[in-house]
Amino acid sequence: MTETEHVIVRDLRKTYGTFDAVAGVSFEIHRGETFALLGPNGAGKSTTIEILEGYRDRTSGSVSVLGTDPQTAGRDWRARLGMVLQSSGESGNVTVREQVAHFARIYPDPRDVDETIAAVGLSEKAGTRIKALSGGQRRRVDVALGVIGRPELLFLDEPTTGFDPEARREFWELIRSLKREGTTILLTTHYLDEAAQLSDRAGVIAGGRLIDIGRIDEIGGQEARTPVVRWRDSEGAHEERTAQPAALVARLYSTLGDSLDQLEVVRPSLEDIYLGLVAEFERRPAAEKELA
Ligand SMILES: Nc1ncnc2c1ncn2[C@@H]1O[C@H](COP(=O)(O)OP(=O)(O)OP(=O)(O)O)[C@@H](O)[C@H]1O
Repeated sequence: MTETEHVIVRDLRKTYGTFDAVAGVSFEIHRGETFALLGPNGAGKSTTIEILEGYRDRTSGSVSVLGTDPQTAGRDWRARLGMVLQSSGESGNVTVREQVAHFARIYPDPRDVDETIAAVGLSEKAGTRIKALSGGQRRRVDVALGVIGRPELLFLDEPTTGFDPEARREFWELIRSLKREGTTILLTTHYLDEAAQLSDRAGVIAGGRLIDIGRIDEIGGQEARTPVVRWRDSEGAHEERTAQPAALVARLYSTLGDSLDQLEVVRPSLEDIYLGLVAEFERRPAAEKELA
C-alpha cells in the first residue's frame, strides 16, 4: 500500500457518560516515522490507541489507519498491524517458542521465529513455559508477538515497562532496526528518554487534548529549550539561561580565568520540556483548557 499518511485522526472524541476521555484530538503519522504519544496517567493515550487499533469505538471524529476506518476494518487490515498492548497478561503453559510460532502462523509473511526470539533477548528462554518467566521477560514475549507478523504499522503501548536498563537498550536497537525496514511506529511511554531516543515526532496529550505536537527536537518551542549555564567562582554559585552558551563560557573564562569552577552547560531534556508543558496546561483555567 502506498498511503503517505499511515494514521489520520481528525477531531477524535471519546465520551464515557459526561466525561470526555478524548476531547477533540487531531494528528497524522507519516509512513515510516516513529511518533510518540506522551502524557500523564489518564490523559487519553490508551483510549486513542485502542480506537486506532479497532478495539474501541469512537464517539465522534474521523480516523483512518492504513487507509481504512478501524471501526469497519477486517482481518486483512489487522494482519498489517502489530500491537504491544499495555497489559496483554501473556501467561500460560506453552513455551516462548510455541507461542511465537503460533502467532507466526496467523500472518501471511512472518519473521523467522528464532530470530525474533533472539531479537527480544529470549533465546535462552525459548523452551521455557511463559508462566515461568519474570514480568520483564513476559513483556519481551509481548514485544516478540507484536513484531512477528512484520507489521507495516506497530503500536507500542508502554512497551518497556518492567524491563531492566540493559533490556531497554536492546529493545531500542530492535526498534531502530524495524525503523530501518520502514515500519511506522506509534509509541506511548512514560520514559521520556526512550521517546527522545526513538521518535521523529511527538504529541503531548493532557486532559484528553493535544497540547503540543512537533518534531522531537523542536517540541515545547525555542524558549523552553534554552540552555542553562552554571558555574561557581569566589562569590558563590551562579546560573544563567542563554541561547549562546559558548559565548557566555568564553566571556566567563576570559574574566574569571582559573577561578571559574564547576562549569556546566545543561540543555533541558525532553522530560524537562514535557513536564513544563503539562504543568502549564494544568495551571490554565478550565475554560481555557477546553480551547486547547
Ligand atoms: N471504560 C471506561 N469507562 C469510563 N472511563 C474510562 C474508561 N476507560 C478509560 N476511562 C477514563 O478515560 C481517561 C483516559 O484513560 P486512558 O487509559 O486513555 O489514559 P492513558 O493516557 O492511557 O493513561 P495511562 O498513562 O495511565 O495509561 C481516564 O480518566 C480513565 O479513567
